[in-house]
Amino acid sequence: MTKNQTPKILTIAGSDSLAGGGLQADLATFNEYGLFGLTAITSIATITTTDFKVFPVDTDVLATQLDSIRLVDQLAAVKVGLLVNLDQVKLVSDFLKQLDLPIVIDPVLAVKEGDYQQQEAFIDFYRINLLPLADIITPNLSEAQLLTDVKNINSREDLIAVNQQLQALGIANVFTKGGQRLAGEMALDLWSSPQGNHFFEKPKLDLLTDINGSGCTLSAAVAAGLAQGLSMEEALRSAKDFVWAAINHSVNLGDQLDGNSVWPAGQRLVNKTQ
Ligand SMILES: Nc1ncnc2c1ncn2[C@@H]1O[C@H](COP(=O)(O)OP(=O)(O)O)[C@@H](O)[C@H]1O
Ligand SMILES: Cc1ncc(COP(=O)(O)O)c(C=O)c1O
Repeated sequence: MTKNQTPKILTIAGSDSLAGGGLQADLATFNEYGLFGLTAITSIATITTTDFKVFPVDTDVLATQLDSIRLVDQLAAVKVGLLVNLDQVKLVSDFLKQLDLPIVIDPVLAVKEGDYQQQEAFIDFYRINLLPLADIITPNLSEAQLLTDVKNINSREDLIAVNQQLQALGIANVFTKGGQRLAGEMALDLWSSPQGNHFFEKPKLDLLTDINGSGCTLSAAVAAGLAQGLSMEEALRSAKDFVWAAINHSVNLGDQLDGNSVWPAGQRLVNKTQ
């Protein structure tokens, strides 16, 4: 039997039982990119109409998962999603420092699925110690506000100010997502690299409901593109198109739950399900 050379990619993330975001979105995205996805689970998030709860995995359980992943040959990229306490941030920082491959960090510090928001002491440590280990970070508007002094983000100039502050921490690439939250007809995001600023825009899909998992899917797609050897610009372009299609084919889980869950496989499979 010939050796299967499918590239391997890791997500360090939480589980979302409703499978809009979290490692479920990451694995679905990795599959669509033709990659073999591995997971190190940090937590289990449960979402109901009234509640967003996060149950952390014990630090030693996360550490053992990372130990087993250290045994894997030729990992092609890593994506980091939800980390829930300082011990996890320290552990993951030590793990990332030993790697020489593309690292994408989605700073999940606040979620639209509930009133979950990290404390200031956590955010300070996370900003200084973890984020500079990334090749690119992908905050949404709420996270950009938590990570910088820019407290009102309403314009292209505000996005530029946010990205400048984050780059000053030693993060080469920052991709801040205006997304649904930023007013206007377009879903507008800003990529800032050492070469300058570049806006990405696509028509805003007219959603009658919230959309769950768009940020996880975008960052997983960026990591997948980098794992395949795309340049940062190519990976971002591909990811922006990919998440747009995943939102366009999002799934409604029922009247008792708010929001649609993105479906990374939707574009490929939709004709088969109709
Ligand atoms: N209604 C929408 N139509 C099209 N693209 C969207 C829409 N909402 C968000 N996006 C895009 O989805 C990606 C994820 O952004 P966002 O939803 O803001 O992330 P998060 O889930 O972290 O809050 C970004 O590229 C954003 O522009
Ligand atoms: C485990 C986990 N990570 C991350 C997120 C953030 O998801 P989104 O892509 O909607 O920002 C969620 C949201 O439900 C989650 O449950």
